[in-house]
Amino acid sequence: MRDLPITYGVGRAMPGAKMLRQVAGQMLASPACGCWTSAPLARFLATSPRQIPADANFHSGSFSGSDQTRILITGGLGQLGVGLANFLRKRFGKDNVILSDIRKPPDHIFHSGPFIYSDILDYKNLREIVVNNRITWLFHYSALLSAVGEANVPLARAVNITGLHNVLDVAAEHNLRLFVPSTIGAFGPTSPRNPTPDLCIQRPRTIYGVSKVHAELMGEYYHYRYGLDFRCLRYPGIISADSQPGGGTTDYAVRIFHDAIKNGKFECNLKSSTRLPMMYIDDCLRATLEVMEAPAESLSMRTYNVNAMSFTPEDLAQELLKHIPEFQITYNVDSVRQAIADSWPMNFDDSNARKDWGWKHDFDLPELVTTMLNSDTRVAQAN
Ligand SMILES: NC(=O)c1ccc[n+]([C@@H]2O[C@H](COP(=O)([O-])OP(=O)(O)OC[C@H]3O[C@@H](n4cnc5c(N)ncnc54)[C@H](O)[C@@H]3O)[C@@H](O)[C@H]2O)c1
Ligand SMILES: C[C@@H](O)[C@H](N)C(=O)O
Repeated sequence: MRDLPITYGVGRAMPGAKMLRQVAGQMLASPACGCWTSAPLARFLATSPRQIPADANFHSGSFSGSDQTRILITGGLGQLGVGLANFLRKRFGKDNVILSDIRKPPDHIFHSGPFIYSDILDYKNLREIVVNNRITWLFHYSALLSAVGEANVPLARAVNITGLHNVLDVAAEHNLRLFVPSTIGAFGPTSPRNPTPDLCIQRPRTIYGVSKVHAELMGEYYHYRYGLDFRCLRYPGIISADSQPGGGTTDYAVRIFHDAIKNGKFECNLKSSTRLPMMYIDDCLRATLEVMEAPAESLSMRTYNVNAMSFTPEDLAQELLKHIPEFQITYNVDSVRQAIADSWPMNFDDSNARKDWGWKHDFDLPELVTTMLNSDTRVAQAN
């Protein structure tokens, strides 16, 4: 799948030198706030396959006639999306949060609030949904995670990179506040791993990581270049009771609970000593809403590390043994996942999030294990 070339005027390719001169002119004329005006952007993108009229103001979507926050979640049927929808519906009202995916929702999700088909690779479909539903905030959760991404690189590239381009353009055109999650996987073997700060070398070696660094940079570029209200958190591995992980490297930390409750034993696909940053889903969803509601002036950056705890499979097994004395863990290492985990942060430095917008996690390892085991009905149902 390829992006169409950017064109200028009606269906006419903008010569490279002319385009560069125009962009350079806009840069020189930009205000000191570092946030460039939107009108030149309209001209620039008017030319894009997105079919924006040449004289349109890029932020024309802002006259929706209502201050009501109207939310779209893409890729909402994965591990995190349904929980996010439930969480946001408590805050903004059931009908103001639309869950979307390319998969068919189970009955209980379909009946719990608005659900719509949306393929992020279909730009016109995405735009139609945003316009018809007067969307103001977009949470972009569609992705192929680290392990499944390595198994299907062309699809991961399409969904994680081309899909992101569609989302960025629709968000910029319609003045949306846009949340895109990044990940510990956006770092690589040459990054400092213990701890990993917000700003350091990022040379990931998975298509997932590469696409997430691209998302961080493109989102920040759209923010500084076009004024897009882009907000991004780098999540650690997320642990949830009532939803299954979608094919990542940290999946073991969810599956261990399911297997411990069902069978009293677990075969782990990472080495016992593999330390990774992790977070319980309630903390993850709260961090996501908090950064979206943070006043713009409190955000010194647009992409933040967030963290809660850091543990190895052995640490987690020891904590489980306190509750299930007969629990047994064995190891059968998956070389692909192990190589990925060995290149990721062991501890995550999230001091900027804590300083700028007051991030504070609630769940450490003991609370995580107690809460997951107390949710055993939900864990069993998710099997
Ligand atoms: N779960 C974690 O531990 C974790 C950690 C860090 C970051 N994240 C990020 O959070 C987001 C959500 O993660 P998740 O665990 O729920 O992922 P997931 O893999 O469980 O779900 C992703 C969803 O995207 C959908 N999707 C795939 N192709 C699509 C397309 N063309 N159009 C629309 N939807 C499509 C899938 O159907 C799936 O439901 C992702 O961006 C992920 O990178 C997750
Ligand atoms: C860490 C995160 O991005 C995801 N759970 C993965 O392992 O791929």
